[in-house]
Amino acid sequence: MAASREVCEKVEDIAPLPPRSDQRRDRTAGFVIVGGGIAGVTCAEQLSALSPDDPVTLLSASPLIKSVTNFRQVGRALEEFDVEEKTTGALQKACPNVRVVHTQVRAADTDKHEVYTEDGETFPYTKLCICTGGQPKLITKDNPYVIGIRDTETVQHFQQKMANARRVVIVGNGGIALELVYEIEGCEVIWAIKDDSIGNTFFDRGAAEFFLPHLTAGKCEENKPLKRLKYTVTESSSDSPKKGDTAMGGALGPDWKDGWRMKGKHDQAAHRVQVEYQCEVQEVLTREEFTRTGQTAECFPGTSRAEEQNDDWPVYVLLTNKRLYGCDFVVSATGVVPSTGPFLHNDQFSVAPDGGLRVDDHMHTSVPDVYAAGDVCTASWEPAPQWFQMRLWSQARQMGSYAAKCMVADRDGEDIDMDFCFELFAHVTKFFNYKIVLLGRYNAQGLGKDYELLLRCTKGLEYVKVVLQAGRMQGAVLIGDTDLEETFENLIVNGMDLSPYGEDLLDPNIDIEDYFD
Ligand SMILES: Cc1cc2nc3c(=O)[nH]c(=O)nc-3n(C[C@H](O)[C@H](O)[C@H](O)COP(=O)(O)OP(=O)(O)OC[C@H]3O[C@@H](n4cnc5c(N)ncnc54)[C@H](O)[C@@H]3O)c2cc1C
Ligand SMILES: NC(=O)C1=CN([C@@H]2O[C@H](COP(=O)(O)OP(=O)(O)OC[C@H]3O[C@@H](n4cnc5c(N)ncnc54)[C@H](OP(=O)(O)O)[C@@H]3O)[C@@H](O)[C@H]2O)C=CC1
Repeated sequence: MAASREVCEKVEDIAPLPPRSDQRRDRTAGFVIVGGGIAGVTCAEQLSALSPDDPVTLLSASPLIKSVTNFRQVGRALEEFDVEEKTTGALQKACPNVRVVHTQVRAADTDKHEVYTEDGETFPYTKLCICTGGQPKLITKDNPYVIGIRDTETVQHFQQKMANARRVVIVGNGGIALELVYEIEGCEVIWAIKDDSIGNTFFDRGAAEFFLPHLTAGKCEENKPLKRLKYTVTESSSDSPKKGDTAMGGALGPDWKDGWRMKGKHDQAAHRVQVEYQCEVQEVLTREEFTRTGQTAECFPGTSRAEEQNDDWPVYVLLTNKRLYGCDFVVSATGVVPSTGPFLHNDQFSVAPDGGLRVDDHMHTSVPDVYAAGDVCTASWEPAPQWFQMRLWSQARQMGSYAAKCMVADRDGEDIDMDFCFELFAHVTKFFNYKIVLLGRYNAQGLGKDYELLLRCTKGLEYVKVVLQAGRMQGAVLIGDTDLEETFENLIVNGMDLSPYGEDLLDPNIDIEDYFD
């Protein structure tokens, strides 16, 4: 499919930046990648493997780079892996033609095929891959009491605030909010969500019901974590760039909570979560602004009015349901905005409504010789029926790897088929300490009203949901150790007519694997 040339959104008030100096590196232009997150590093590794004699330069604003280890293909599209922070030395040792430069890119001139950095250097390229990830999309800007979580630095900031916190307001109903409400202890949590059930980015109402008891029951530690990831908290090394307002470190991922203290000021470990359904934040008020309103703040359930009035909160949050809560700080877990800043000086880029650089089915942007992968891009091809983009670690890896293959194939004038991973959406993760597998159109996304659901639920143990349309499986949610993922993945991909099997499909007494062998 040809790249879309349509420009949906232009940054017209920013003039193209010339290089700050003529400090041009004397090196043959080769592949250049911007971003040391999972997309950029995977792209560099794959380029190195496919084209070991060509120079590959990875420009990254973060001092440590992210890398996939212990990769396991657990199905046709399902994969599990650990993520490590690597030093640049380790990457360069494994991939000798890759050079990592810690620097922040500030602009690119795609006509000249050059990238310019904050420290005044110019990097020419023959093919460029933009993997600059995203930043938290906050409900308010520049409010010290409203924070987002993205990289090691922002988690440290969150942790400092947590240490003395008595109450925190969490806004958003996606991955980060789900993880925080489970992890935070010793602190009251007001969880403000737009929807009528929790976690709707990942679950339907049934699965939300399955998890509700865990909101207040506290953490269950007996299960081993699915994946382990340890982030090293480092002071910026001398060669690391000074990060500007726009470049963040690589995004966190699986098990980012491990090793971070999420305990507030109160001694008790109990979870105290109050969910405020179907509301948004109308206003965030300072204490003085709150006093001027003359309004009375809500008490936390179980807290008496007398106790509440003694609380001198630094910030107050007015919700659209007119409830007003005092708190120590607000976490805005409200999604991601792609970090496209340095590249929009050049208004040739086609930008999707969600702010991502549009890419075609070869990960190519609308600009010649420029590719993009991971959170920064928006998949703008006609997707396979059971695949859609979600800004996830797994997709960042898959896109980074596939972009590298496309860059080499394009250079060599070869054709390349799309990777199988884009045939089926598949995500393995963990919420409330349960294994979660999401396959295909797991929430019947885009199926209209013409679909049926099969459900199997054992309270506290497992929740299985299958989405069928015209007898064919379109998606599934598997919570707990169901062992159904491989079979279901095959059934979705094969498009087999399952109408003859009816509800037997989820009969726990039938070995489904044997059934379809
Ligand atoms: C708290 C949290 C938990 C998560 N948990 C999961 C999970 O359990 N499972 C899952 O699948 N996904 C998870 N995600 C999402 C996942 O982390 C991201 O989708 C993925 O890491 C995106 O990778 P990326 O390489 O595209 O971008 P990033 O990891 O954001 O990397 C971007 C890189 O670009 C660099 N950069 C940015 N601008 C510039 C510039 N101008 N010049 C030079 N370098 C620049 C940055 O420093 C960074 O190195 C989580 C995200 C967060 C924030
Ligand atoms: N285990 C995993 O797989 C995890 C994955 N992640 C990933 O990390 C990234 C960041 O996570 P997160 O920030 O939770 O983003 P998500 O995209 O997962 O969720 C954002 C949530 O915030 C809601 N929202 C957006 N704007 C507002 C607003 N103004 N007021 C109230 N609610 C709002 C969204 O609702 P709506 O959709 O209706 O707009 C959605 O419920 C995501 O890409 C996520 O997928 C993060 C943690 C764990």
